[in-house]
Amino acid sequence: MIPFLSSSKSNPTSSPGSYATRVDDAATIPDNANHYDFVIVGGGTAGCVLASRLTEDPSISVLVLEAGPTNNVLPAKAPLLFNKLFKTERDWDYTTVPQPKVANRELYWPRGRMLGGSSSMNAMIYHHGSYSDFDEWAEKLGCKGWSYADLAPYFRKSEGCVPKNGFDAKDRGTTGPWKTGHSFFSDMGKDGFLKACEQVGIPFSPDINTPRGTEGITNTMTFIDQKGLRSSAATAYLTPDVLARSNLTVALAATVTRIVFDKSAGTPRATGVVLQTTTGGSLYAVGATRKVVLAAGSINTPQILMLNGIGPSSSLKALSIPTVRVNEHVGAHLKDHFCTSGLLLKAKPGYTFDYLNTTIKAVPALVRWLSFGTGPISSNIAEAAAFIRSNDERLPTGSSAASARYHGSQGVGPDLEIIGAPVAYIDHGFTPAPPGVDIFSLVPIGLRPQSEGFVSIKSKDPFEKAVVDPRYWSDADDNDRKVLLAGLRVCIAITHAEALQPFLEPVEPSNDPDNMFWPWCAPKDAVISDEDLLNWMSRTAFTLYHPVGTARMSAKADDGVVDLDLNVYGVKGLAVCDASIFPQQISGHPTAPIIAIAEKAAELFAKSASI
Ligand SMILES: Cc1cc2nc3c(=O)[nH]c(=O)nc-3n(C[C@H](O)[C@H](O)[C@H](O)COP(=O)(O)OP(=O)(O)OC[C@H]3O[C@@H](n4cnc5c(N)ncnc54)[C@H](O)[C@@H]3O)c2cc1C
Repeated sequence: MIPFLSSSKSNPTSSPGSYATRVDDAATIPDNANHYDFVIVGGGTAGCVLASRLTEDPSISVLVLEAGPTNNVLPAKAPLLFNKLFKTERDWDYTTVPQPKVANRELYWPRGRMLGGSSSMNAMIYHHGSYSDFDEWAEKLGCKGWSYADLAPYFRKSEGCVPKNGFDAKDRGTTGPWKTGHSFFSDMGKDGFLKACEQVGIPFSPDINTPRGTEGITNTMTFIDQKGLRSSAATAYLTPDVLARSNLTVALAATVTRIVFDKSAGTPRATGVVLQTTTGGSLYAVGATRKVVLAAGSINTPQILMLNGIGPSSSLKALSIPTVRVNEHVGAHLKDHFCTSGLLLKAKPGYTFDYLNTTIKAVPALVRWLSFGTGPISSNIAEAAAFIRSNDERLPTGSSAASARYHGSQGVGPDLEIIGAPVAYIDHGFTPAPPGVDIFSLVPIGLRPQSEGFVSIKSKDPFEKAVVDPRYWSDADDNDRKVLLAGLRVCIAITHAEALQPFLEPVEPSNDPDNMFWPWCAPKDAVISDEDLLNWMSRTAFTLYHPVGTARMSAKADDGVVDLDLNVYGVKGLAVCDASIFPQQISGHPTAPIIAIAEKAAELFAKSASI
């Protein structure tokens, strides 16, 4: 069924009058409004995949509503420049509430607000996570159909890996739309950091994305095309050919502010949505004959659900929101990956990318990238990463690690990651290295936090930001910090490993935690106390940008928000597909899993009956 087709359609469009109907109130969808089989809320990572795959069937009509603008700007294309999108109109620019365990700091959380969503502004690390993460979903958490073996065909279907330098892609997809490959790898990363990881006992893994596990140190695979451009969900899945389909409409500057339910016949049914282009602007309605699919991300999806009467009873009552369905899991179970303060090493001049802060020196690198798609501008910064276990006795985790409890998935997944980056990654990149100083950053990350936070709302206004409280390091026995301490001890050992030394510029030894190079610069014989390290960890600790779980999938209606087909419990015609459905945090980077999940969801949704 194609209820609405416009021969003059241009994709993407920013004119709501061309695809939606102006209405005076948001209570119902008028019969004469444009109707689509599927209305997808959010043209982000999952949204682009769903739109592309569903419209392969010409009998299925799809409207994508994206709040932000296009992804057609240089920083969304040039891998190295992703953080130039931070705090711009293409960033939702969230800030957490003060985090009591992290020096009471309010922490910045960027999220993509453009076509491609966060896949258009992220650090491009291509990672499946560990096979055990998904086996845990299926076996321990009851999410049958979502094991690694179940998702593997979709990882392959999505990926168009272009192997270089003898890389063996036998476990990978090579014909999918989403291009992956190795970006520029600095000498200091390759011959210094990577080799130093091996010297402290972390084995080299040429491919961390196989059914055999993800442990080891690797040169990260990234989502990059042959021209050195970011391959986002938008560039991969909404190609000109796909956008030319008559059964697909992609709308920009379209913020969904209301889900409309028909409550006349028992179970409420989502019949469409209302959108606005600006705060207080005109209302436009569109109908959905099969499903409204929320793909608005881990913060906005639960916000939209709560604003529309699906959420914890206390939140709905506090704001007098009419209840559609009480569900205490909406917005709950928020888990993020959290980093300690970055460990900074002073590098010899020219070995890191900090020289690019000088415009005159950046020009040749830019010309090289524009001409050949190579060089440092094609780097995703996080060029090497190690995945390890805090209980691995072969690693120099320090004696204090003995008191940390390991929570890796299925008893085998990593619970720590260490990223090496040839740049001063300070305050999300807002603070450059001091003039003339080159810095290499090491960052330990807790992959399996036990602390759980939440997203909630403080206003009925859909344009007011949701409340984000990750409750970092709030777990009962302080285990998340103990695990990170183990990771930090391994990092310190890496900084002193032989392979890194030729790349480092000596600094005056100092055991002062205020020194920007501490703890690397501590005198060799100094005893660095756990207490000093724990205090230092919180000073500039930051998110690795991976919030999940706020509309989690569960086999049981009283245990989650969506069922195993991603339909929202207790209502009809409403589904969720984005990072919020993760039933548990994975031990890696979530974009590839989200894309695989969306590939599978597109098949499930296409098969689902019309309502
Ligand atoms: C800076 C940064 C670095 C990262 N690095 C990596 C990495 O290297 N590797 C990796 O795997 N992952 C990385 N991630 C995480 C990853 O990008 C995200 O987890 C993933 O892209 C989220 O996908 P999603 O579909 O859940 O949401 P998104 O991709 O965020 O999409 C949600 C979309 O919904 C839109 N939207 C929201 N509300 C509305 C509304 N009311 N109406 C209409 N549209 C709406 C948004 O504008 C957005 O486009 C990073 C993230 C960030 C921010």
